[in-house]
Amino acid sequence: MPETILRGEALSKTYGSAGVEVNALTEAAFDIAAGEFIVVLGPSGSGKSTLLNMLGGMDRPSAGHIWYRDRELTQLNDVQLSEYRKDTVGFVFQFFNLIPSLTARENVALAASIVSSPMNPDEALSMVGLKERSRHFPSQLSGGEQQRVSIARAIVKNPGLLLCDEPTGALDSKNSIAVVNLLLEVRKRLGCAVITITHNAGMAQVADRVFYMRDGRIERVEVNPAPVSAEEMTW
Ligand SMILES: Nc1ncnc2c1ncn2[C@@H]1O[C@H](COP(=O)(O)OP(=O)(O)OP(=O)(O)O)[C@@H](O)[C@H]1O
Repeated sequence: MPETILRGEALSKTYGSAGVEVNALTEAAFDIAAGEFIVVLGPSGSGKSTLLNMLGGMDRPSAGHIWYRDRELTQLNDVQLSEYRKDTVGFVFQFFNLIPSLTARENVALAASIVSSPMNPDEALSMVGLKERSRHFPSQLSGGEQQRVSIARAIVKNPGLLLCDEPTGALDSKNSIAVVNLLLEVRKRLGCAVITITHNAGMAQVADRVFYMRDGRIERVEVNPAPVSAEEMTW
C-alpha cells in the first residue's frame, strides 16, 4: 500500500472581511498517496486554485489541518513553510513562467541552485527531451517546449509533490498530450504525487483519482478503475 503523503482535514478558506466573505474552500478532506496522479475538475470559481495553493504552502487555510508526510503544514512558521515550498513542491503553471532573459538550462539550473538535493539540470532537461535545446531562450522555444522546460525546472528539485495549474491550458492538443505523457513519465520516474487542475475533462482518463469540486467543496472523488496512457486519451 503506497504511503499517504498528503492529508487534509476539514480544510476551509475564507477570503475577505465581514460582510463580503467568500468561502473559497469548505471543509475539504482527502488523503493522497505517493505516486498518485490526481486530476482536479470543477467550474470556474469552484475552489481548485485555492485547494492547490493550500497544498503547495502558497497560502494558509482559515481552518483545518494539512499534513505532508509527518509535518503539519498548518503548524509551520513562514520560514518553514517557505522551505517546504522550495524543497518539496514542484510547480507547473499554465503560462510557463520562465525567466525570459535566461536560457532553458539557466532557468532549470537556477531552480536547482536553491534546493537541498537537486537533480542535475542536464538530466532534468534530458528527461523532458530538451537537452539539445538547452541554450535556447524561452522566446526561441514553442509553447510546448517552454512547458517542457518548466516541467524540467519543477522536477530538478526532486519534488515529492508536483502541482500543476492548467498545464495544458495554453497548448494545442498535440502538445497537451505530450505534456500529459511527460507528467505521467515524471510520476513514474520520480515517484512523486502529481496533482493537476484542468478544464479539460479528458485528462481524467489518465488519473488514478478525480476530485470534482463545486462551490468550494470536494463534491465527489472518483477512482478511475482503468487509467489510460496519454496517447489513448480522447482530448
Ligand atoms: N485572493 C482572493 N481574494 C478574494 N476572493 C478570492 C481570492 N482568491 C479566490 N477568491 C474567490 O474564491 C473562489 C474560488 O476561487 P478559485 O480561484 O480557487 O477557483 P477556481 O476553481 O480555481 O477557478 P478558475 O477555474 O476560474 O481558476 C472564487 O469565488 C474566487 O473569486
